[in-house]
Amino acid sequence: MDATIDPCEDFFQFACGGWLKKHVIPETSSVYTTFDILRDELEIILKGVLEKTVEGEATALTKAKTLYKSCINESLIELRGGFPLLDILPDVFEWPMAVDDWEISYGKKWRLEDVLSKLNVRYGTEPFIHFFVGTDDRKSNSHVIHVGLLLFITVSLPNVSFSFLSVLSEVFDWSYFTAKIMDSVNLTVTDTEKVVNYAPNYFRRLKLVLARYTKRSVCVCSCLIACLSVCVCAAQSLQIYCSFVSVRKCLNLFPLFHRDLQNYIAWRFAMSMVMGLSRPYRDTGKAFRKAMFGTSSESAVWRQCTHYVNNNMKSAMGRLYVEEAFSEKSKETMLEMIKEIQDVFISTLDELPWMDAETKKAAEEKALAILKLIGYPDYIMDDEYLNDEYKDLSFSEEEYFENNIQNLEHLQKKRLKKLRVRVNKEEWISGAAVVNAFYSSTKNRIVFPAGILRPPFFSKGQAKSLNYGGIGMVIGHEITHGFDDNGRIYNKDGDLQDWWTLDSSRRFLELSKCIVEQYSNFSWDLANGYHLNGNNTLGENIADNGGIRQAYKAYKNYVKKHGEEPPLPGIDLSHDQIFFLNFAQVWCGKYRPEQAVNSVKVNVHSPGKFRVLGTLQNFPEFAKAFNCNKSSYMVPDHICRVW
Ligand SMILES: O=C(O)CCC(=O)N[C@@H](CC(=O)O)Cc1ccc(-c2cccc(Cl)c2)cc1
Ligand SMILES: [Zn+2]
Repeated sequence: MDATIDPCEDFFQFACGGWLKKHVIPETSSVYTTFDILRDELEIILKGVLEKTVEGEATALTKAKTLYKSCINESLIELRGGFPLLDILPDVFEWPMAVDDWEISYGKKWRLEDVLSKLNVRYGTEPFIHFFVGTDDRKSNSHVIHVGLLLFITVSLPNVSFSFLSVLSEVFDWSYFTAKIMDSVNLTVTDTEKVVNYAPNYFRRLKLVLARYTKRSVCVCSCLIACLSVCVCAAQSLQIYCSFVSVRKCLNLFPLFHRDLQNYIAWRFAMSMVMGLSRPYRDTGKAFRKAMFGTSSESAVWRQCTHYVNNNMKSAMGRLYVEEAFSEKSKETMLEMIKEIQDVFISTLDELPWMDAETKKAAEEKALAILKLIGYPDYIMDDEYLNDEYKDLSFSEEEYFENNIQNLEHLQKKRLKKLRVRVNKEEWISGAAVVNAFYSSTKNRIVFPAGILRPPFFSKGQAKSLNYGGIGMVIGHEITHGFDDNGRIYNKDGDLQDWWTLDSSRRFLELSKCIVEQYSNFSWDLANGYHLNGNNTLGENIADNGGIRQAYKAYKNYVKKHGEEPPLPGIDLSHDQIFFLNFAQVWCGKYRPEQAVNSVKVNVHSPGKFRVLGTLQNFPEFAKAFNCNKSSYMVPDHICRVW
């Protein structure tokens, strides 16, 4: 911290000033916060367990270690160059600009539906169309096919059946495409199959694009030549202006060919696969990464590989991590804290003047119904179960690229198979070796993986003011997600169903607007002065603002029940102040300008600094704890509050 800064003028600088002076962003990172340091420390633990040979361990664990070895086998990966990718390009209709006779050998039988379905199932790559099986927002115990784009989701639309999926019709055969994908997992789909379209506007525009691409054929070329010659002779006889228009019109008619689409598709496929190839191939993305994130070098290979194995074998890595670094006792303490904070959320409902009794009752029922997952799922401790999850995978230490292909197909098929299976509300979506926490609206569930149950968030041995300002805040944040602008439209069972009275809904939207404006007013010097996007970050800001209030109240309740804690040595701050200090220091960190610009555009979370400032400005208990007077920056004239 930097005690020379007035906490009432800039609490982020007060809490993090010392940290900022002592840390430099590594060349391999685009952002570097306490959060990222926790993730780096976790990866070191994973490296340690992956390098250990253990006789007689479950085969799943050995497979994880084999996969890791194949990934760090740099000399062999360098030796193989780009061949692993070149060898599979024919399987995805090749790369037209890289072969001479594409029209003859591929163009004739090429169909967009064939190449997109193949890329989806075999390689988990989805240019143009994101097609996936997910929980049905309206019937959260069932799965349903969704189509859309990865960035924006419009949940409110009704499910339609395929035959009515008007988007892309004429230029794209949905039934054929879907049948090809679902056939890969032996599932049949008819035209009456339900589908959720998450991006109607996108598909409307995509249709216009695809409509312009035709098969290259002799007749098209001759018409093109004819058209151009008309333009030329017209040009000779008429004014330049007229000829310009006619040539432009002509060029607009200029037919685009399937090969152009395939070039784009092959490029996107290659982009997603080069990280498994030798350095010259990986370096093709260097300039792009520099421009987007500001990083000038890749992370160490062992880091990339622990990250890769952890993402692709969540259960096996969760097992290795939990055995190495998680203490069971944390579970019961967490359960107590969650119960306390849940009770605070419910008792706080009475304070809210803007919500009517009927809606408060429904909110209470939803809060009480929240499912809690802490640490890790028990099934990963069972060798039999664990081995079964990976039974179809067999890795080789010499074939990292092929191992990855296996993982891509295995993961995609595992998800597609769920279409006819009920949603398992007990199944963990996140791994245990993850420094994060989650709320699921269709499961009405909060999840705290083992990876986040460590200092500064949590430790059995550390002061309660640190635990409540750390993990207590995260617990409140996750609970409040069930009541943010998106979570609130799901009922206690996780179904999309409006349980609000019109009046309370209106009041909620009014109060949310205050938060939108408050965070939109923040301009971020690191991002060339860009303002935050108060709409994209609204859900996270509502969750942060609810979380801080609930966590602090829970801490005060704790003190009321068990008495003040003994002061911490060497810090002349009260525990109330320490609560806020630990809360803020979670977000001590630095961003590269490129990443700052990128995150303002796409991150649903506000930058750490504004998460701290925004929440504390809205929370008078903070001003009280630091005796701030009215005119200080941390005490605005008007505060925003929803929960
Ligand atoms: O992945 C990232 O970089 C975002 C991390 C991220 O926010 N994860 C959240 C996952 C989610 O949104 O439910 C979980 C979470 C983590 C930290 C805090 C927190 C702690 C202290 C002070 C403040 Cl203002 C916020 C609140 C929630
Ligand atoms: Zn959140």
